[in-house]
Amino acid sequence: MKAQSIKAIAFDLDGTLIDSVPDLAAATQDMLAELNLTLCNEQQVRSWVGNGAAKLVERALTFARGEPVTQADIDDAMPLFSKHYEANLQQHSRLYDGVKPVLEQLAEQGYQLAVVTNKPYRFTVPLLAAFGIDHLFHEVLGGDSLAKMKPDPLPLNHLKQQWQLNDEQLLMVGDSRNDILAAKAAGISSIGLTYGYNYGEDIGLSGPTAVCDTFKEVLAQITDSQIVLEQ
Ligand SMILES: O=C(O)COP(=O)(O)O
Ligand SMILES: [Mg+2]
Repeated sequence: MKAQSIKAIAFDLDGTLIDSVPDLAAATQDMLAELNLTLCNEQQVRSWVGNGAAKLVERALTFARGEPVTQADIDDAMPLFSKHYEANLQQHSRLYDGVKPVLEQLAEQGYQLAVVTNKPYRFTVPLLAAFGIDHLFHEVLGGDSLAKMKPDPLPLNHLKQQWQLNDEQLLMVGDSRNDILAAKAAGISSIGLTYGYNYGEDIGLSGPTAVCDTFKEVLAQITDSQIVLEQ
């Protein structure tokens, strides 16, 4: 993929744009406390984020109980997690360095920007608004917006169809193997970020097209027409 063919960019949210683990961990701990279960720590939550809120709740309950849990257990705990998280979406979370100015520059330069996250949609939109970046995106897809979430390619294929893009024109930027696997399955290039979550694994092992250590480097990769992103 030549950087100059990129027209649209899909950004992951948690671990890419926003360091959201502090608030996710607080909500997880409040949920476990309400259920009188063993509390977890922030480091554990960091390794449980990436496959949506229900999976995070399942992983937390499995840890706290020390045994596999049922769908009914997850269904019972979900409203507690949601209540606590919705009340404190951005108490301790922060935008990563450079996110807002880089997104503003990309939007100004005419790139179509989307958020493609596994986070439920109802948490995603208020979080983007709270950080003043919601107006920069032309589309926001949550983990529950379509029938399947990353690593399935469906959300990225949906964007390609909606915006009539070929494989060369859409780029995925994310911190997790789910982002890179979704991009590969959709046939598009990807940039993997090293500062996010990814279950404690090196993002390079998932084989993204390029790896960046900071969000500002993403801008250089995209806007430098000399750069060829190899598939
Ligand atoms: O909510 C999650 O588990 C992860 O969300 P992400 O896809 O934005 O990283
Ligand atoms: Mg992520």
